[in-house]
Amino acid sequence: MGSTEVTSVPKKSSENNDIADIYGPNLKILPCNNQVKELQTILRDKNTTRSDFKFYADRLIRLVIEESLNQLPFSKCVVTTPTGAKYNGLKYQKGNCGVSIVRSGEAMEQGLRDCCRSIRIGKILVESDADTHEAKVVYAKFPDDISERKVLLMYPIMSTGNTVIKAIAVLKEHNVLEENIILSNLFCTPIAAKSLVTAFPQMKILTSEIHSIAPNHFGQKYFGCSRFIVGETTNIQGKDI
Ligand SMILES: O=P(O)(O)OC[C@H]1O[C@H](OP(=O)(O)OP(=O)(O)O)[C@H](O)[C@@H]1O
Repeated sequence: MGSTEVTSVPKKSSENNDIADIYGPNLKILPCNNQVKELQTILRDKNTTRSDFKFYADRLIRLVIEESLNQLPFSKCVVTTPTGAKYNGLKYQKGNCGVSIVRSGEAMEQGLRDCCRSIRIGKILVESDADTHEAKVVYAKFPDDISERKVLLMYPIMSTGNTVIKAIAVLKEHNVLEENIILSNLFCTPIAAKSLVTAFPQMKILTSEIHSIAPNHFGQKYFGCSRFIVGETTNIQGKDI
């Protein structure tokens, strides 16, 4: 069967209103165009090679990070052009940091560093019990003054949302204000989106897609390693890479 050409269809404003009605004003979806949809399709396709997966994941990550940075505060400034003219512009406000949730969140660190060269990046490791899916924090390391910073929290997949909810609870224990957190995500299920906006209504969320099927193979395919619990010999995910 031959391919059918698809013209770019921007999201109607009514669809964006639907998202706001369901999830509130602080959850935003990366504007969908054919390029974004193609990246999502490649990442969901089981036949995508690992090298292609990493390449196209990095492209989607870059788009999500750029849009997440757009949620941070900017201040007005005036610069002088080479011809001596004044230009009224914007400048990015300092006082931000990144926090990645190990391990899939680490895939998003390079995209952030490509935009913000020397940004501080903290880490949280949350492990989920293979049977109960209960999430517990194993490790956390943040900049000392994290409570005074805006925090770009990075994790690509939200299935139940439990991992991210646990990580946010740790940030709040370190006195980070909910309204200072921007959650940067690639794929989110409707259940996770609802849980997150209900638990943390002041937090901003930026995702590329809300869909009931979570591509839970992300970390395994991006890094090329299955996950093992130390001391156990079974692959806790039981999935192929
Ligand atoms: O929203 P949740 O239900 O908490 O799930 C979020 C992600 O965590 C799990 O991945 P995995 O344990 O392999 O994480 P990793 O790749 O980051 O190690 C799960 O397969 C999802 O991809």
